[in-house]
Amino acid sequence: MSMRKGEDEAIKAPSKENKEESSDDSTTEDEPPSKKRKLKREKTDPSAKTTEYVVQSSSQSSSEDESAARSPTKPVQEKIPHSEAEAGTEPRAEEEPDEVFFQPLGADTKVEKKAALVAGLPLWVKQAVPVSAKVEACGNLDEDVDVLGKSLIRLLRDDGITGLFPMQKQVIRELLDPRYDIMGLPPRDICVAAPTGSGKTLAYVLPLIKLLKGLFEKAIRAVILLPTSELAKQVYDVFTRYAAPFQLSAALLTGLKSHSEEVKTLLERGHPIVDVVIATPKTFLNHLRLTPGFNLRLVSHLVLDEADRMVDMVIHGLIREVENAIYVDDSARCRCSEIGNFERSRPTAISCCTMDAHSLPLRKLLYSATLMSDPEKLRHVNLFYPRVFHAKAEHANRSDKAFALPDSLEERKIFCDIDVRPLLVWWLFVHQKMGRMIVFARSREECHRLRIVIEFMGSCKVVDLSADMKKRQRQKALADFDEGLCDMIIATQVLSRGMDLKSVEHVVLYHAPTSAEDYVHMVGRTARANKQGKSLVLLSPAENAKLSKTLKAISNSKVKEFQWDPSSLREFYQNYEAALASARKAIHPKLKTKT
Ligand SMILES: Nc1ncnc2c1ncn2[C@@H]1O[C@H](COP(=O)(O)OP(=O)(O)OP(=O)(O)O)[C@@H](O)[C@H]1O
Repeated sequence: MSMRKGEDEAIKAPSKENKEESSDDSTTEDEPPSKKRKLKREKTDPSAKTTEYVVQSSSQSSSEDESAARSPTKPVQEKIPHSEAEAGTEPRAEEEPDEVFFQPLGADTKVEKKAALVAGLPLWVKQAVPVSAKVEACGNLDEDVDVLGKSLIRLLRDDGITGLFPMQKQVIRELLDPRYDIMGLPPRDICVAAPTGSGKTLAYVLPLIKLLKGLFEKAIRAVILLPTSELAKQVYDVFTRYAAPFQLSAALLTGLKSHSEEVKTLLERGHPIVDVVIATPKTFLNHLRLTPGFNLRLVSHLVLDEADRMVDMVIHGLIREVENAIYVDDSARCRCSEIGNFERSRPTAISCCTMDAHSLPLRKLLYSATLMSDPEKLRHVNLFYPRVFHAKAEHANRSDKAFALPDSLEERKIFCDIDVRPLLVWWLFVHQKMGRMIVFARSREECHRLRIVIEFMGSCKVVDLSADMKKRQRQKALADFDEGLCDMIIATQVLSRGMDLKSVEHVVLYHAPTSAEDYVHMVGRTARANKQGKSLVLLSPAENAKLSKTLKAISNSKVKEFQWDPSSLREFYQNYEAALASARKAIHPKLKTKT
């Protein structure tokens, strides 16, 4: 098939978004409808030489190509094949093309949106291993004794865990699969996308312990990187709890202590005294560059928790530095004659050299509830034959969506004006008895002001937390909440990822979320490990359509409206005004001196 000049206005290539708009109306916008219909009839006539085509977006087409094809006025001059197999042949009008990129456009043309989306994904994402998003024990722990060993199973039972969740079961078995050892194959990297609160931490901590226990010499064998110091501390606590009986230890590098104090937890006379490093990226890189004796030569596992967030942060340079510290730069050299030599080389395509049983591969493990938000970004991590475990919700509206929420979450929204929101949050907590609550606000100032107002209104112990507070203050706020000294914590998004705070019954979003990822992580602070939890988004009626659009990326999101009577707040207005005045004074020191 060849395209001639003059046919260009008949080419239309809907992108992911505009496919939705264009699927019903596939004509160009700047023509009158009658003319459009005529043009369409002529062009779908099987005997006619000119044929109109819909170009489905594909992974092969560049964005420039797509936008050029999308434009009705811009001439498209390249030769466009009908499909890979049929390039150079005329399409036959009587045949329904099944899996083609370009379809004859007629009255009965249907654009398969789902197929087009899948076509745009990298192969390793398309071949993801499906995992149930259920957060319920499947079977009991007796079934896992052969995989994890009796001691770990005993510890799990002590913590009240009766069985592994489906995702944990599959991922742990993959990580501990003995076949890699037997065959000498470099193990595949692992990506796990599973809902918040589905136990991803244990899905890497337990296998790491199993793999590292019993090693003869102390050396840093695994590095676990997390985006915030609070999250790193949380993972450190889980690791030390389960690793203690096996004489495995970890160093926590988050900048909470001074550099020299952290070095003392890591090395003694220049030699490592721990097996695992749990760190935030910046502090980890500081140690890698500045601490003599801190080397990664024997690291076999690199875990990136909240990996999509880490990619956004510093991951590009970080991965390169970590790999440079691990590998000698000899990827082109054949090592067949060097068996027994312990130099490490970067993994390459499978060959006789990569099957060298004496080499120590680095395995990367990536975890996040929103890992699949943009798989393209993960290429910065240099994954080696990645295997994706993608948890899908059972009662999903659409199975091709990137994220799933925990089944035990009840989502709600409440319509209200911005000026009554502080009072509303207080009223919900005190008068609707919503229980232990996290409120997500946008900025430090907003958190602070909201805390003052709520404290002033009374009957509520509340703390606030934001990224630009000192780390120790943040720790204190979390400890107060954890120990039950307060029942409400008002935080910025610094608290939205990974934190596993005790018995959070409600998550309140003070503003409508700006992305589905943010929403998934924020509401995911409740309804964890199959416990019931509720979320509530505060929004104005004008923001409603935007919220629905944002949440379309989530397969099982169902937001109900929270019914309330705004006049219920009236009796508190006087006190509320005094509370607002108190917040104004506290935030603006100049006002304080005036009164
Ligand atoms: N098999 C299990 N049975 C019961 N509880 C479990 C099990 N596995 C983990 N948990 C508990 O579930 C809670 C959530 O686990 P974890 O913090 O690892 O979730 P996550 O998937 O990492 O969530 P997020 O995406 O928010 O980081 C923890 O309190 C943990 O102790």
